[in-house]
Amino acid sequence: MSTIIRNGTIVTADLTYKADVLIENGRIAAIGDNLTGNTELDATGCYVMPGGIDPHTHLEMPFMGTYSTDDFESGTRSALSGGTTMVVDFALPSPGQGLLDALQMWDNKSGRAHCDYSYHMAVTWWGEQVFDEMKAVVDRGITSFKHFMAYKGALMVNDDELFASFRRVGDLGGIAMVHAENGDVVAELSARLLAEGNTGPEAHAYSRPPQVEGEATNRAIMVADMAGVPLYVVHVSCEDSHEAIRRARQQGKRVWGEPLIQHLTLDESEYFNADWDHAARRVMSPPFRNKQHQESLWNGLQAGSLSVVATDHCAFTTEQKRYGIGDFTKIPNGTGGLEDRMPMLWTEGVNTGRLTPNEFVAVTSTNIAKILNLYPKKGAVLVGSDADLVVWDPEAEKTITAGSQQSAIDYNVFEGKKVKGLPRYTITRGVVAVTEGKMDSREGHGEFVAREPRGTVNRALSQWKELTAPRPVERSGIPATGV
Ligand SMILES: NC(=O)NCCC(=O)O
Ligand SMILES: [Zn+2]
Ligand SMILES: [Zn+2]
Repeated sequence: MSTIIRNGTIVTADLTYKADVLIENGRIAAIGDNLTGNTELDATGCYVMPGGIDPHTHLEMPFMGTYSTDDFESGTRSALSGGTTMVVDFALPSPGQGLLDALQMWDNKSGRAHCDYSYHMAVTWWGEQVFDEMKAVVDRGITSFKHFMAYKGALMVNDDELFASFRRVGDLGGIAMVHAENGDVVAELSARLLAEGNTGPEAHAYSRPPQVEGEATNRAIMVADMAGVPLYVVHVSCEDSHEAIRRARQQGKRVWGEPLIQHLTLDESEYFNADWDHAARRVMSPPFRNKQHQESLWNGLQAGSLSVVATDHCAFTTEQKRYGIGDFTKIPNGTGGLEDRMPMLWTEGVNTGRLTPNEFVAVTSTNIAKILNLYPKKGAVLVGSDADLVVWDPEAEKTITAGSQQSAIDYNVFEGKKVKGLPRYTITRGVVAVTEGKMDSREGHGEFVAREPRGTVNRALSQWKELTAPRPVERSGIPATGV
């Protein structure tokens, strides 16, 4: 069984050219002219691009006394609907729970996925068991480890734990990841706001000013540098955090920053809406920021100081959000976006001239494939790559509305936004899952994608750290060790 994508323009992170694509056995078998196959997909007027990779999702995650509502079934269906063909979810041990135990839980859930997926592992506590099991996790092909510097009393790790874990990740050839917010300060500010009668969703934003993010990002960067590990900063929402990442990259540090489509396109005014539900549905950490911070994020994508656009898809229903009526700290943190990331970024990024189509591919797919050592299996249009592709119609339009979304929740934070640029076809390992908005995806089609440790950036960093490691000064007549 073979499929030809005919008459399209291939757009990758570095090239734009006209050619047809032949798909066989789930992979790209040939790229060129005059190819033949059993079935044909017409890509006239469309771009043929690597399917999106969303490296930041929380599907059916136990969090803040409940579970995020989109699971691997509805979450990955949403992904495909919007042109995303792979997600990377966070396996999240509860404090005290073993990493392998958590992994088993995630394996039990992910069998329902409609598209391919991988995991990051969260380090939510520290001890000998965690240290030991990290090796087994890497052997399973999970090479990125997330640390929460916020959520005090729940998921947060302290600096000594951060440093110990970062060193272990570095030794294992993995990547350290951080949710960078100063959890101690957030806890203090939250308690004070509540005591002063600030109980509504807007107080969530007051409790997490940009400084808490800037400080934590800078701290994580410095700790990672001392530990000798590459660092990936998730959900960068503001200039304070972006500035720390920009500076570090200019200093040659191996740091990447990930803004979310929500922070790029929605702002803090959402929290001042008179409707409690409207504001609470948009509560996430870090919160939405003002227009200046948004501009900084767009500039970072253009300049290359920020590398990846993700969603942090963690969707709660209105009913779940209402757990926090009377106390904003109990509103489950998280928003959706899996289905809308690609169309929203194309509309607000490419259609405005802020991003080229090639830059769009880079920040939605290829960059993260390289960072996570998935490239060129994923994130590429090359012979031998998985046929995870999106045939993108730049003229197709729709208005986003919860009524027609794949997500299982009852609202959409992008409700009413008009987008121009949508998938004509989304193809997951050679199988057409979406045709002009019509779903034909299959539960259980998705496969786990294992990743190798010690990618090129790890090897370069290790080499440099070895070369510049502290060494004893040789002094004649004085032994290095005491007598
Ligand atoms: N971001 C958020 O508010 N919820 C999901 C968990 C996290 O990434 O912090
Ligand atoms: Zn986070
Ligand atoms: Zn997250």
